[in-house]
Amino acid sequence: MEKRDVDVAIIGAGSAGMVAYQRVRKATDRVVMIEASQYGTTCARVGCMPSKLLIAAAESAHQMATASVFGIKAGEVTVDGQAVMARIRQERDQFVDGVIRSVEKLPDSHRVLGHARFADPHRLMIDTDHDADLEINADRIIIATGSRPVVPKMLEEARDRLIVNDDVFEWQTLPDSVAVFGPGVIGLELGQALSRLGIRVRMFGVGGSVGPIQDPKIRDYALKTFNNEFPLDPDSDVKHVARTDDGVAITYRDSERGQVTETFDYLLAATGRQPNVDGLDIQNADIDLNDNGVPRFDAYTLRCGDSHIFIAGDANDAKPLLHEAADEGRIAGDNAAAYPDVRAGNRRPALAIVFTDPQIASVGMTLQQVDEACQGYFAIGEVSFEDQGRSRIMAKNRGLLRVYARQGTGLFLGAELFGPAAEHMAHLLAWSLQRRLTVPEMLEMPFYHPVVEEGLRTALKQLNRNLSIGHEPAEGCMECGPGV
Ligand SMILES: Cc1cc2nc3c(=O)[nH]c(=O)nc-3n(C[C@H](O)[C@H](O)[C@H](O)COP(=O)(O)OP(=O)(O)OC[C@H]3O[C@@H](n4cnc5c(N)ncnc54)[C@H](O)[C@@H]3O)c2cc1C
Ligand SMILES: NC(=O)c1ccc[n+]([C@@H]2O[C@H](COP(=O)([O-])OP(=O)(O)OC[C@H]3O[C@@H](n4cnc5c(N)ncnc54)[C@H](O)[C@@H]3O)[C@@H](O)[C@H]2O)c1
Repeated sequence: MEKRDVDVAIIGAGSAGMVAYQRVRKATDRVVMIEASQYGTTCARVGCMPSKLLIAAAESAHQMATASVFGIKAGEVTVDGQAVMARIRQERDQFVDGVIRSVEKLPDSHRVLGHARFADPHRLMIDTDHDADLEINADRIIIATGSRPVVPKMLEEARDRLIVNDDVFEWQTLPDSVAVFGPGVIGLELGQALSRLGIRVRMFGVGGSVGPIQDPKIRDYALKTFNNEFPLDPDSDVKHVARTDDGVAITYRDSERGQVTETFDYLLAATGRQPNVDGLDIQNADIDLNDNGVPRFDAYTLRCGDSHIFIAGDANDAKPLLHEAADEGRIAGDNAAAYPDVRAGNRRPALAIVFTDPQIASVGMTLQQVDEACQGYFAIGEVSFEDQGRSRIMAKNRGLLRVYARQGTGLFLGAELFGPAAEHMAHLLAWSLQRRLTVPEMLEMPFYHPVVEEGLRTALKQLNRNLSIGHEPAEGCMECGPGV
């Protein structure tokens, strides 16, 4: 067996691992990045990018199908499933190739293909797919092994028709019907897109949640809106799942029809993801684990206890988002490089966007966190997009936005949005939060006319009124123009 000594070993060449590598590389040449599967990252291969490509195709079909609202008739809209999937894969492959090209530029000695396991806190055993297994002795180690889908036992009855997100992007054409389990982020994004591409979709949830939405008012609005497009039961009662000659038969209770059995071509499990720490022989790393077997770590340093081991990205089960994986890779990389001089890195306010239509976004604290942090002394401002000028112009006038701030100081704390241009407004709000702006300070910013952000201003004005800060503003907005 070959043996190597390095300063830093990084397990996983995903988004977090690659950023960590770049940072460590600045400090030492004695670094190795170990990848168990393929280069290219989850984000580019089966995550952010192909899902957004599918959504882009669906948006195009939806715009054509609904253009008559503007008096424009496009004729019957047909979806060429093969062409849709071909474009998705072609564009996806470009993104993946871009990542692979950057990995290939790394020195050969810095990258190893093989599955890493801890033999002891400093020693990693690498099972490569050829005979030459490898032992790496590392002074410091970064775990950046990502996550994978969790599939509840019952859904396994769908057998060869059980799929996860990865499989969708390998389809050569579109099927006729898909049952989506899990109205979380992945389920909503993929499920709505498939529905808009003409696929019969039914969505099954448990416990009542809709995506990551925490504000009950916004959740109820979103649930109603999605149900206008495809059936979504967020607290379904599924009795049975079976593979039949025709596909997957799902027996469930319907509030109006009683017990129903409906058959679908596929069952898409979007029921959450689990961190890839179970295949690491993590018990040999001599670090504390939580009840789920995930290492305990400091969110600011990414360090596991007082050890020489750091954990970044989806692997730590904290904020499974691309920009967080990149931030965590940077902090873990810097700290592994400078160890034992470990420093708190810059963590940004929470920001999450779901690319449904309308989009869902959350910024900063949730309503429940605000309530807890302020012990009840907070105010809410809200706006409906149903009468918002720019939203009406675009026939995108659906949705609700709620903003939260602390009583007394007027400090902006968080927001949840379900509406048009949520991806952009969420950024403005996250930037305001990072700058620690108060609601009156946010209202001093310019707002153009007519834009969707005028809706945000309406919500902020209501919030300002509810905070009772400064002089009483006039109702409405004479100087703002119509439809704000
Ligand atoms: C369908 C979908 C859509 C998404 N859309 C978005 C989005 O729009 N925006 C957003 O911000 N986020 C999105 N995400 C989340 C985002 O993709 C992840 O948060 C991010 O890719 C995580 O990066 P990572 O580096 O932690 O993991 P990964 O990129 O998965 O990298 C981990 C790597 O570690 C390797 N590995 C695992 N175990 C071992 C081992 N024992 N030894 C060696 N190597 C190992 C794996 O093979 C993998 O290559 C989406 C995710 C999915 C699934
Ligand atoms: N736009 C984005 O940023 C984006 C897109 C996709 C994924 N992601 C990331 O990936 C993570 C994982 O996404 P996800 O959708 O897999 O997880 P999730 O936690 O968002 O959703 C899982 C859903 O499955 C439901 N569920 C669990 N067991 C079930 C069962 N037996 N039957 C029916 N429903 C069941 C849960 O109640 C939940 O609604 C997200 O938290 C997010 O961080 C981000």
